[in-house]
Parts: sequence; C-alpha cells; structure tokens
Amino acid sequence: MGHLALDSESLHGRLLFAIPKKGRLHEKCLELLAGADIQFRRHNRLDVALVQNHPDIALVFLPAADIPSFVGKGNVDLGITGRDVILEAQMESYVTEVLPLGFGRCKLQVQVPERGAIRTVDDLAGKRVVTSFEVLAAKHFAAVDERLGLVGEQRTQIEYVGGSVEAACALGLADGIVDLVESGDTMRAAGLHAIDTVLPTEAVLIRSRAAKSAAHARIIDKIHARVRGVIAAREYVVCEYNIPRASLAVAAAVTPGRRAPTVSPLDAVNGEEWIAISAMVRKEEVADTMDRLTEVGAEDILIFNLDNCRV
Ligand SMILES: Nc1ncnc2c1ncn2[C@@H]1O[C@H](COP(=O)(O)OP(=O)(O)OP(=O)(O)O)[C@@H](O)[C@H]1O
Ligand SMILES: O=P(O)(O)OC[C@H]1O[C@H](OP(=O)(O)OP(=O)(O)O)[C@H](O)[C@@H]1O
Repeated sequence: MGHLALDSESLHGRLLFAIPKKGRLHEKCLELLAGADIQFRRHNRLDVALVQNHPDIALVFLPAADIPSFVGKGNVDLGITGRDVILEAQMESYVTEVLPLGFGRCKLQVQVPERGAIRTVDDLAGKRVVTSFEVLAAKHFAAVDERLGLVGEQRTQIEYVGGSVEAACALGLADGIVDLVESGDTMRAAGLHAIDTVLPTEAVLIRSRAAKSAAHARIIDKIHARVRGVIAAREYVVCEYNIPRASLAVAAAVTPGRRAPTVSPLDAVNGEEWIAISAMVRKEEVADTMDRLTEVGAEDILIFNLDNCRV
C-alpha cells in the first residue's frame, strides 16, 4: 500500500477517535488500542491515522489539553484525555464520560515552598499563584477568598504559565503554585510541598454529546465494550478453588465475583460433596482473598491472569 493522502474524502463517514499525541497518557493509550485490537499505521508527521481493521474509524493524535474541546464541539466523536483538562477547558457539560481508565492518576494540588511562612491555603490567599490550570485554580481560590472576605485587590492573583510551573516560586514569580502531583518527585525536587488538593484526576474515555448517526453510536458502543474489557482484564484475575458444597455460601461471600461466582460440581471425595468455584477477584485483593479462602476450607486455590475479557 502506498502513502495515504488523507483528506476529508478518506475520512468521510469515519468515526474520529482522539488520542493524546505525546506526554504522560500517550503510551498508555497505545497499549489500550492494541488491547482493543484497533490497528493503525501512523505515517510520519501525520496526526490522523486510518484504522486498518475497522474501515469506519480514524484516529486523531492531538495534545491532551485540546481533546476536550474537539470532542465537546463535535469535531471529534470520541477521545481519551485527563479529567483535569476536561474541567479546565470547561467542557464537562459538552462531553459524556463513558469510562474511567485507571491510568493517568494524579492530583492537582496547591503547593508552596517547604521552608517558608505559608503553611495553609488561607495563608496563601491574597498572594500570587502561578499555574497552567488557571480556570480550576481561579475557582478554587475564589471560594477561599470569599470565605475569608477578600475582595478587589485583596483577592488571590492567579497567573498562567504554559510549563515549568514548579520553578515559579524559586524564580520569585509566585508565592504558591497549582500543579499536578503523582509521585511527588517534581514537587520535592523544587523544594515545594502540597497544602491542599484541588482535584484528583485520571484518564477517561469521553464521547461527544453532539448528535451523531446511529452507525456512529454502534461503533462507540463497540469501542466502549472492548476498552472496558481491556481495563477489567488489567484490574482482575480469575481465582479458582475447590471447597465442600456445605461451605458454598461462606465461600461466595469471600469471592462474590463481578456478578456471581461460577460453581461446578466435583466428584464426591470420601463421601463429601465438593464443588469448584471460579470468580473474578481484584488484583490488589488477591493475597487477602487467598488467606480468607484457606480459612474457610478452600483447597487447590489457583490464580490466573486475564489477557482480555468482556464484562
Ligand atoms: N505525573 C503524572 N502522572 C499521571 N498522570 C499525569 C501526570 N502528569 C500529567 N498527567 C495526566 O496527563 C495529562 C497530560 O499531561 P502531560 O504533562 O503529559 O501533558 P502534555 O500533553 O505532555 O503537555 P505539556 O507537557 O505540554 O504540559 C494531564 O492532564 C493529566 O491528566
Ligand atoms: O509527582 P510527579 O510524579 O513528579 O509528577 C508530576 C509532574 O508530572 C507532570 O509533568 P511531566 O513530567 O509529564 O512533564 P511536563 O512538565 O513536560 O508536562 C506534571 O506537570 C508534574 O510536573
């Protein structure tokens, strides 16, 4: 196949799905697309890629911060971005959050120099705050200012910078900042500490509220189901074990599964009726679940990773 000349003709009728083109969410989104078997070849320098095995979908690679307005205004049908940037773009009433994706988890926090006189948001109110999230920071401090009765010139000054926010205090530009924190490494390296949380956030799948064709609605449902399966496969394992039938109720309480555990009869062992139980268990609860199952008399407890699933 030669190079594709992408024009509105080749995109005609295709559902457009926006993916962050770089940054923290990019790689994770590519893994998700692979898990959902959405195959594409992205040609050099092109931000649009036709999906090879779904002739009705095209991917659009955009900055994460621009995705909410593209989806909100209906230029793009579906997208993945951070909840923080949706709220910052004030697009929450124009997009529908279809699914939280379990990655890109971090917090938008108010930070000040560790060695300084400012200890609380109330101390910081009325001073200078630098951020890339001016809408969310302004809303947060408007409430603080109001509570403290700060008006006019006394109110907190919010100033926008596009990047390197964490350097603002050291550079003398700000008394505090509002920025994203995950591990806290960036914050600590800049000599800052968090004194308040504006918002916890994670990556989400969003769709446009702008009216679309029934055909598009069907494709969105299909992508949604696939992505949900990939996410669930990462979060869950399958737990299988054997237990006397008499203990079914107590075992089912330990492993209720997503809907209900699967129960299969086993041949009687020494006259006692046994069953095999299979249930999905959250990965982070596996060790605890195995301990509890052992306590209630389960044997041959096996844990299986999931490659993919439909739930
Ligand atoms: N440290 C982090 N841990 C987890 N998620 C993050 C982290 N930093 C950012 N995110 C999420 O990823 C989104 C995009 O952030 P990122 O910093 O990668 O943006 P970007 O597109 O590279 O823009 P720029 O680097 O120009 O600021 C954020 O809005 C947030 O939802
Ligand atoms: O708490 P941490 O784990 O240190 O993560 C927080 C940092 O991550 C993000 O920036 P990123 O490193 O993605 O680069 P950017 O500053 O170019 O956006 C964010 O803007 C913080 O600076």
